[in-house]
Amino acid sequence: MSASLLEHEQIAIRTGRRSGVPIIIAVHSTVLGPAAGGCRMWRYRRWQDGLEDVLRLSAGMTAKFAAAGLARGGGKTVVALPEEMELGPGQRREVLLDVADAIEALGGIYATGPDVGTGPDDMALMGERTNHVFCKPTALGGSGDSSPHTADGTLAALQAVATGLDGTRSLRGLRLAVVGLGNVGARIAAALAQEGAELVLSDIDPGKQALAEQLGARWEAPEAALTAEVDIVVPAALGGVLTDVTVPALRCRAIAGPANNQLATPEVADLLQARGIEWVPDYVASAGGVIHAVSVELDGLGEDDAHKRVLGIEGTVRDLLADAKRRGVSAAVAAEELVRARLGAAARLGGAARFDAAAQLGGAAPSA
Ligand SMILES: NC(=O)c1ccc[n+]([C@@H]2O[C@H](COP(=O)([O-])OP(=O)(O)OC[C@H]3O[C@@H](n4cnc5c(N)ncnc54)[C@H](O)[C@@H]3O)[C@@H](O)[C@H]2O)c1
Repeated sequence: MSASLLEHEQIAIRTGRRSGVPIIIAVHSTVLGPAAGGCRMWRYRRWQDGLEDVLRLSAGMTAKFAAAGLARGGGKTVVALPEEMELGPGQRREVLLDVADAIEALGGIYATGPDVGTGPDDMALMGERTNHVFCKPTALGGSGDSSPHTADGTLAALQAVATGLDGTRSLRGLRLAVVGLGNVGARIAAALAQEGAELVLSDIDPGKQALAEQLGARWEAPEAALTAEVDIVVPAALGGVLTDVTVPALRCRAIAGPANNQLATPEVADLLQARGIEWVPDYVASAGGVIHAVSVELDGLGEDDAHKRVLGIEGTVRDLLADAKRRGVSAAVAAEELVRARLGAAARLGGAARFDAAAQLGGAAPSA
């Protein structure tokens, strides 16, 4: 993400009244609509390291929603736990209530959901103090686990990639390597097998080999799967897998997957472009989960309409790849320009016109 996208509308830094821990909420942009983004609870050597994280992550949420064409802005929360701190259940509750109060104090310009270190049950607890939370458990009327929707969105992105490669959205007969078979990756692998794709599967957990056998897929070690001779690699584990060391060794035609922050540095997008490998920015391919949760819980859409929005990722990716190809730029550049254009157009409109434009994009209208 370029530095100019890292400018924020509001940053709230609080010491929790009950817990005493630093809570940082960054509202990056409400230009397209009220901001949304998860709550990360993580240990940091210094709370300022958490500040750095929240600034980058909240800008990423703006890009995610803008690229998806949703009328939402980007925000994020980081609870910066001291490294030595072990949270007991009582203290954890105090932290979450403090976070909820801090969100409520922002008056509805930002809503939060789960991220690393928090889950649906935590959102339910925070819901005692604020309505501005999403991904509560389904038993409590929330949208629950986001992984199936993230998987659906990634599959939609893969269909668009297939169209770009061979002119057909069918994945039948295509060779794909899925690296990481967790909540999202295992679902993607199962769906791809059902579509008739030829699969290479991989995980650092050897226990996942059983899934490969069940799906009739070839099992490989993670490094071998990443560099396998396939049509598309699907990174579905941790970030940072595409580096100046791994990219020269790749033997695929395209890469699209749900793993966050796949590029070790932004320059790696140029390396991929130079090698003629299509790369779908992760914030576009992985947006299905948050699109679904926000649509159902914050925008009040029914399941069918929320699902349609998730599947809209196919059109977004297809248009991005076509635009990038036409102009001879990487999809990373094309996506960032799309984000800037949508934010710029909405900012110029202002007032009632902005309301209409946001409604056309889909989702809640901006509150300004
Ligand atoms: N769950 C969601 O809705 C969602 C939404 C957006 C983005 N993502 C991103 O997608 C990725 C996967 O999410 P998830 O929910 O499936 O996580 P998960 O923790 O359920 O699964 C991750 C899997 O990757 C494996 N793994 C870890 N390191 C690996 C390595 N070096 N090589 C191969 N496998 C490795 C783990 O053993 C595990 O099976 C993450 O990067 C996550 O941030 C998830």
